[in-house]
Amino acid sequence: MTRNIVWHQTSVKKTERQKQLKQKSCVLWFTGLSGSGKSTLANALDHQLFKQGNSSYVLDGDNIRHGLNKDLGFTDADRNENIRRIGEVSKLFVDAGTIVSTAFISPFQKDRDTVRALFEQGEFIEIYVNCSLEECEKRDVKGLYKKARAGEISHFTGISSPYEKPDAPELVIETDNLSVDEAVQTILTYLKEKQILF
Ligand SMILES: Nc1ncnc2c1ncn2[C@@H]1O[C@H](COP(=O)(O)OS(=O)(=O)O)[C@@H](OP(=O)(O)O)[C@H]1O
Ligand SMILES: Nc1ncnc2c1ncn2[C@@H]1O[C@H](COP(=O)(O)OP(=O)(O)O)[C@@H](O)[C@H]1O
Repeated sequence: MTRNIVWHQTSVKKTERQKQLKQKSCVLWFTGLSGSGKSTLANALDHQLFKQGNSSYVLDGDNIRHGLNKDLGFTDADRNENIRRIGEVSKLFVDAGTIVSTAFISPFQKDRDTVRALFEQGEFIEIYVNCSLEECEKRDVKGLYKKARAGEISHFTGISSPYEKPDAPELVIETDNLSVDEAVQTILTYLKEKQILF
């Protein structure tokens, strides 16, 4: 409901913030199965950007579900709402001039496309963290796959809930084959090519 609500123009523009921060802002939208490497890569990249003096921040599924989205579970409808909210929060970060990395499974193409539509051309960078279910299950970082196989967790992505691979991601990172450092370099190169970093 947006009745009786009028948009208030801010006096400092996004472009002015970007100029002060000496970078373009964007969202790096990491998507992939649980255990594929989203958090690891988002954090490694954030660390590198921080060291370089860039303004960067990570929004991570597990953490956001402790606070902002603690009312949401893992039904399709709850995942839709989870991603919708994170899309809106990411937009605020981008408006603030920051490079924001999000680490959410975000299993549905439609939800990712809806978030993409919130942004200007080039601001939404979808990164498919591609790792086989077999390898994710072998890693089983949090023991959740074991529980899902035992029927102790319902709607588990890849087991009892779908994961739709991105149709046309800006980047694909194969964490089966690439080291964390190589992946970070690949993303940094992309950001330089697109003149987000200079
Ligand atoms: N049913 C089920 N399915 C998938 N994942 C589950 C589930 N239950 C709990 N978890 C843990 O929650 C993390 C995924 O949360 P997300 O917010 O990224 O999910 S989603 O984007 O809304 O699909 C996910 O974190 P990651 O492993 O970092 O992806 C899991 O640790
Ligand atoms: N190339 C790689 N990139 C990212 N993670 C990797 C890679 N190789 C192995 N891993 C390991 O895989 C696990 C990925 O876990 P995590 O980052 O929490 O995944 P997700 O956030 O997608 O659930 C970590 O234990 C990490 O050390």
